[in-house]
Formats: sequence, C-alpha cells, structure tokens
Amino acid sequence: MESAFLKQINSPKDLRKLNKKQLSFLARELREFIIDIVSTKEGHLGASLGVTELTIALHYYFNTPYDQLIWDVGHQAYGHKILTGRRDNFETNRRLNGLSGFPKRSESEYDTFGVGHSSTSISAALGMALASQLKGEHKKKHIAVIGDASIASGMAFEGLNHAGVTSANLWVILNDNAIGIDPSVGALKEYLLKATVDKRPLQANMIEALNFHYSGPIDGHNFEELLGAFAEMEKVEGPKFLHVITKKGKGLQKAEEDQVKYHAPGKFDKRTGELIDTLDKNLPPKYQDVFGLTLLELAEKNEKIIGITPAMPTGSSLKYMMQKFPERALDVGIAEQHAVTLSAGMATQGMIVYCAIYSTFLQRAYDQVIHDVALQNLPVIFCIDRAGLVGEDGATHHGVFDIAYLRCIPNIIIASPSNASDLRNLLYTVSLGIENPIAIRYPRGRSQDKDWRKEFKKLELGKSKTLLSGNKIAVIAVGSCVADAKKAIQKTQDPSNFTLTDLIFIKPLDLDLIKKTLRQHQHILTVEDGSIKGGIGEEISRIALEENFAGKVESLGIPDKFIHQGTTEELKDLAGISNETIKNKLISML
Ligand SMILES: Cc1ncc(C[n+]2csc(CCOP(=O)(O)OP(=O)(O)O)c2C)c(N)n1
Ligand SMILES: CC(=O)[C@@H](O)[C@H](O)COP(=O)(O)O
Ligand SMILES: [Mg+2]
Repeated sequence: MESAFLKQINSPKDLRKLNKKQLSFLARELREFIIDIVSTKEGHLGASLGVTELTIALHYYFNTPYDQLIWDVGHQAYGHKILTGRRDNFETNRRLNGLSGFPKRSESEYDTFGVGHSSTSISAALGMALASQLKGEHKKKHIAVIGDASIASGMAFEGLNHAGVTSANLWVILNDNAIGIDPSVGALKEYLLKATVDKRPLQANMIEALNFHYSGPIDGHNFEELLGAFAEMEKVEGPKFLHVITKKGKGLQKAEEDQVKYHAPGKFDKRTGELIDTLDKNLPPKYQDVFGLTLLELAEKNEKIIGITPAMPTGSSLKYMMQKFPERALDVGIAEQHAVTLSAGMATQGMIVYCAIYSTFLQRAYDQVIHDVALQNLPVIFCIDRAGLVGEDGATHHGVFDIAYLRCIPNIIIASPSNASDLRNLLYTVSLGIENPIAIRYPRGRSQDKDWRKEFKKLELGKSKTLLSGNKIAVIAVGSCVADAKKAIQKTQDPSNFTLTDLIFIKPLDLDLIKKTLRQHQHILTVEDGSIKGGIGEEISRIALEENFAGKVESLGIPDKFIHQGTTEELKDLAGISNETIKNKLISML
C-alpha cells in the first residue's frame, strides 16, 4: 500500500508538520491501513473508520499528550493508536502480548484513561480537568470523545450534570452517527436527530440548559469544519460541547451499508468489503442463539414473557424476539442499571422477565441486582452472556467476576449450564414460574451440543449431574470448564480414576451429591471459569472442612490478577483451566 504521509508519522508531532490540505490524503491512508489490518486480524472496524478525520483533527489541533484526550469505550481508537507511535505493531492488536483493542494507560502516554466499558469519558475528563485547575494548569485541555449511544447512559449524564456547575477546561465531543452496535434508541436519540435535521430543538438546547457552551452540529468528515469549530470553542471558557455528525464505517461501502455487521465483522476482503465466511455451516450453535431462539419459542406460547437488553440485541440474540414481539422485547440502550430495575418493576406486576446482560456489563448494575431484585426476592431471570474468558476483548470484557459477586447475595439462584440443551431447559424451567431471582450464566462462543432443539424438559433447580464415575479423584466443574475437564480426564492414562460432576447450580449447591462425593473419593479438584477468589472452589473447600474430609481439595480458576487479551484457548492455558492444564493437575494429584 502507498502511504506517503502515514509512514512519516511516528507521533502527533509529525502530524502537526503537515499542512491542512495534506490531512485528507492522510485520512485516506489511515483508513486503508485500518481496513488492511482489520480485514485479516479482525477487531472493531466501523467505529474507527467513522472517526478517521476527527482523530486526525484532534491530534492536529490539540497538544496531545499534554492535553488529555479520552476516548469513550475505546473501540474507535485504532486511528489514535496508529498515529501515536503504534503503527508498526498495530498488527498485534488484540493478540496475546500485543496491543490492547482499547486505550490502556500502561500502553502509551497518549492513552490517558483505560476504557472498554462505555460512558466513563466525561467523568474521567472532568476529574482530570478539576485536578488540573487545582494544580494551576489552567491552559490544559481535557477532551472527552463520546458516541451517541454512550452519551445516553446514566453515567454520562452524571458527568454532564456535575461539569455544568464547574469552570473546568472540559471539551465534550459528541460523535453522533445515530448508531451504537445496533441502532441507537431512546428520546435523546430523537432529540439529536432533530438537532441534526432541522436544528429545531436548538431554541431549547438541552446541552446549553446544562450550562455547556454548545456548538454544532458539524460534519465530522470535514477538516475545515472540525478545525474551525475547535478554534471558535477555544475562545469560550468553561465546559463546552461540540456536536459532530459522522458515518460509522465511512470509506468502506459495505461497512457503511451494514453498520451492525461491520461493527466487528471478522475477516473480510479488504478491496470489496465482502465477509470471508470460513465457518462450517454445521457447527453447533452459539450460546447466545440458544438463548435468543429458545426465548422466542417460549414467548410465542406465553404472553407474560418479556425480554430486556441494554444495547446488545445482536450480541445477546434478543433480536429474534424483538423482531417478532417488539412490544415485549426491549432494547433500553446502554443502561444496565435501568435494565435491571426496569426488570424488577415488571416482575412486581407478574411478568416473566428475562434480562439479558453480558457478565462484564452487569458489574455496573450491582446495586440494582442486590437492592431492587434480590432484597425484594423478585423472580427476575438474569441471562448472563459472555461469562468466563471472552478472548480478544481482554481484561475489560472478561466475565470472570460474576460467580464471586453473585454468590454472596441472598435469595439468588445461580446456574451455569455446560451445554446448549441444559441452557435451553433451564430457560424453559424458569418460565414455568420461580420463587426467587435466578442468574443463568453462559459463555461466549459455541456449545458442543448440535442436537439441542429437542422437546423441553423440566430441570430440578439445585440438582447437579455426575457425568463420569471413578474411584480416586472427583472433578467438580462448572459451565465451560465441564467440557475441558472431560477432555482432560479422557487424556489421562486411566480415566476410571476420575469422577466428573457437572455442578450446573452454583447456588444452591447440591449438598447431598457433594457430601456423597467427598465420602467416596480420595481427593477433589474444582474447576471454574471465574475468579478463584470468592469462587466455588472456596465454597467446596469449606464444606469439605465441615465434613472432616481427609483428602485434599484443590481448585483451578481465574487467578487473582487481571487477564489481558488473547484467544480464549491461550488465556485458558495461562489461567490454568485449559484441558491440558487440568490434565496435568489431575496427574499430579494422583
Ligand atoms: C457499559 C457498557 N455496556 C455495553 C457496552 C457494549 N458496547 C460497546 S460499543 C457500544 C455502542 C457504542 O455506541 P456509540 O457510543 O454510539 O459509539 P459508536 O460505536 O457509534 O462509535 C456498546 C453498546 C459497553 N462497552 N459498555
Ligand atoms: C466494544 C464492545 O464492548 C463490544 O463491541 C464488544 O466487543 C462486543 O463483544 P462480543 O463480540 O462478545 O459481542
Ligand atoms: Mg454511535
């Protein structure tokens, strides 16, 4: 690829040597570079293509890294990484020991704040701006770049509300492309659209009502407009807000046309944009589809069933129910706290609510789970997707804390099915009516269970299953670890040494089975895809102590440190929960 300008840029200092006319050439090269690498190495595409001009303009105008640039979520920061000294190793993006897919403070002085979860940028930038004031650094600028879906989240509003009564040198740049991963939702989206189309709401500008100086909307692909707006805003003191309109996927026709798919498209042909679908059509189903398709089936038979997702209709597969029953399947935007309490409210009225949230994003609604759901013992069904290690998204996205953070909450039942059929049957069982809230957690990716769409079977809540019976060591595993533990046992010389229990229920535990297992074995190994601290290993060790178990209880799980990015297989190996590491552990225990 010809890259006359990009190859000269090792930091924004080099960028600032270009004249304004050259910026458009650089934008073309930067887009091509991103497309070239993401087409084979995969990752988030559309968002970075959409902010190419904005990224160049920001680093051109502002004195980064002295001025603090904070990207919200950070999935749009590929151009930023490439222009700030990471061009030559950008092909390691999202790989083991490579660059993170999100800004990360330990990676570069230009990454002023670690991100991955949305809607934090305004609070972080305001914190920096207030600290700068206290230090007397009044000229230092703090720029939060936030998307239209992310700004609709409660946390972003908390930041705006506070900023409006300060004189902080805070710049909020709204990158409005009218889409999140899926189309943006809500009244704010409608307001922004009106502001873009006919400027009607500007007489009662809600941003100005929050004491911000408002500029825009401007064309975010036009350097003249961007640089001109920055210069104008410079003249105003205190918090300021620039409304920028961009197109997600800009520069790759297919990505512009199907913005949902090209948010993170997997491999594609860099010239045509055509997706390279290497997947065998006979593969077993993704867990998210087992959830989404089963829920649709259940909702067809029961009008009380409701589905709720905070901004992840495609990722959670709630989209199937949304297409058929739009009035009963709701995308509430990036609003995990609201999604949980909304579910609680509906449950008080006798609705059967399936609240589908990724494990990592449910962290944001922890108080709502405790205070609004569990304390009132409302029978909300949490469908917790992406539980365990998620791979290339890395530390911000692994779902490895849910077992620990849910286990300590009274009233809640926690299930972690190890295959598609059990997930399906659990979803069915809880639709028949439950007395408590329940969390059903399942991993990213595919089950190994092709034959899952069978007649529904009611499961007994709290009952575990023995999958293999042996006489020396009992392996008690949960969720995705069950398949790995089985493989590990099969790889040993004499598999008849080992019992394998699929816990299914983390809370309540199947105490009868666990006590029997303790009586019948020399040693126990627990395996979980969650944090070892606060995990089931600790609980089973406690029970073993109570039962005066004479043998050893050993535990495998995510160690007490953050696990970064890599393939899920690589990360399982690092964490000690791959089938190979489990096998080695079993051999050492014999
Ligand atoms: C708290 C939280 N919930 C959900 C997500 C998943 N997520 C990542 S990007 C995204 C959409 C962001 O849309 P927007 O802010 O408009 O940025 P764009 O992708 O359009 O640039 C969502 C929902 C997240 N990262 N954090
Ligand atoms: C940036 C972000 O938070 C999402 O795009 C996330 O990467 C989606 O993860 P899945 O690919 O597992 O749906
Ligand atoms: Mg957007």
